[in-house]
Amino acid sequence: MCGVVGIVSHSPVNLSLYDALTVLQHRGQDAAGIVTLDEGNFRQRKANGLVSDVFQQKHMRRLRGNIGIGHVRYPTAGSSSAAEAQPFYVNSPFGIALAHNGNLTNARALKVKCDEVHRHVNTTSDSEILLNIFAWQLSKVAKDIPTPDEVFEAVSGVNELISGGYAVLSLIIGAGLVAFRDPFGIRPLVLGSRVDEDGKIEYMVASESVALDVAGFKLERDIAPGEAIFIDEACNLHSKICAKNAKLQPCIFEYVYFARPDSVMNGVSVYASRVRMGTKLAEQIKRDYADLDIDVIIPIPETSCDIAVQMARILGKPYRQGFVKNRYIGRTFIMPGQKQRKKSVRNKLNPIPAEFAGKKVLLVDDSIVRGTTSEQIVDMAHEAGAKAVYFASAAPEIRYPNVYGIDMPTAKELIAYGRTKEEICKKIHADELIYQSLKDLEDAVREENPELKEFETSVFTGKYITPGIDKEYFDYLDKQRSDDAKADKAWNEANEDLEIYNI
Ligand SMILES: O=P(O)(O)OC[C@H]1O[C@H](OP(=O)(O)OP(=O)(O)O)[C@H](O)[C@@H]1O
Ligand SMILES: NC(=O)CC[C@H](N)C(=O)O
Ligand SMILES: [Mg+2]
Repeated sequence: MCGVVGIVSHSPVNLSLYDALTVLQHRGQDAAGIVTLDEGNFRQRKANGLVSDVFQQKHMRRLRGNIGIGHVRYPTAGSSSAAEAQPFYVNSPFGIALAHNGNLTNARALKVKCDEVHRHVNTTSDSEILLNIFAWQLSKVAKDIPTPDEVFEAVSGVNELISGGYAVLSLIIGAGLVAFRDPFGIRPLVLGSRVDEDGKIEYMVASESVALDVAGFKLERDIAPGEAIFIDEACNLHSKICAKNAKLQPCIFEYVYFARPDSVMNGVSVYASRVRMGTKLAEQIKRDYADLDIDVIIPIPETSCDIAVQMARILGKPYRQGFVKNRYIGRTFIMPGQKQRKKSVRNKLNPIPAEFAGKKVLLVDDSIVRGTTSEQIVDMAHEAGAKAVYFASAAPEIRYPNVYGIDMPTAKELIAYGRTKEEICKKIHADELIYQSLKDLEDAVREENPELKEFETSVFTGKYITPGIDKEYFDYLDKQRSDDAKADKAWNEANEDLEIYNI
């Protein structure tokens, strides 16, 4: 799940973009980049690493201009190579830079299309393909610096061709900033504004509202599904729905895990939705597991903390932070390889034995995906002297791959794949395992915004809302992106850094 940010201002944007990327870091830890537009030229810095490592003072000085976009990357396509860090750039037409959160499910067909129309794509990134499709559409409709209508026509053309989940920010030399969201609004994108010292309006677009907060912008609204907005260099905003049959069906996993709790997306506070997940999970325990003898409730930091506090309140049990999190280690789930993920759990979380010794503990996590965390953490609780270890997950069983921007490409890597709840419980060595139902999870999010009728929930149901997600596609994903494939020497050689950074 990458993070994207863009600002159109009357003063330099480099520092605000940097600040915004630091609060979107939880969405991508592999690479970061900023492109600004300075008097008709792009300025760029991008590299592998965390935001604080990628941008040094000399880079910040280089990033001049009052308009720019930024990206933090968590790869879901292609490789982790520095050449696939974003934003991407093409020089024709006009000069376009683009940053993308999401995943294109018809990238193979789009690559063939690019070849046909003689647009060269140099990496294995789906985002570079998206940029070239956008550039191609723009070249068809705009013979000179594009007007807002021409930009919207190009985005409509893109929406006709591409499939998957996407929230996109793009800079066009001489024109301004374009932002668009996929027709289901699977990936999040919000718009904010602020008034500068001279009373002039400025705009910011970002994956999450927390980025607006830190840069001093006020959340205006979500970009609608299928909507494109165009902000010219003078800060005039234009918008249009550019997709047929657009309908909001946002990814529910944003609320479960990805987004920061202090963000508001699709009219729902992520924090409040997690508290409600805690309420519903606790009510299920009261109802269906009345005999469960719980001494203490312990979260698995960090995302599940808000859920566990609420469960403790509803169940009337003490809440204890029984695991100490090493704050210098990032999120485990979004690390690129299973070896690294597995190792990082023990490096990241360490138990306080006094909270476990002789107690029956209920461990709470937001989700169980590969089981990397739960398998080790239950053992750690036992080793610390727990008498019984129960485990509760605020999300239901994850049995199906994600194809819209979360790197779960293959079902067989998921712990719930082909296993019953009892088998999963045994595999993680827990004494009891409780999963939230999908209805309760959906209700927990929906409660704050009844207009939110449906969600993108394919990881729980196996039902995909875009066409072409079939066995052949999953076989392809398995070959390309499974942990086994990525551990293969030939894969790594084929995907090494090309050292062509396209600017
Ligand atoms: O079953 P798994 O494959 O282990 O994935 C699920 C775990 O990964 C995530 O934590 P992560 O460490 O990424 O981030 P957090 O600190 O925000 O909880 C999530 O919160 C679960 O704890
Ligand atoms: N997580 C994402 O949004 C990834 C964006 C894009 N598919 C990439 O791999 O770079
Ligand atoms: Mg976690």
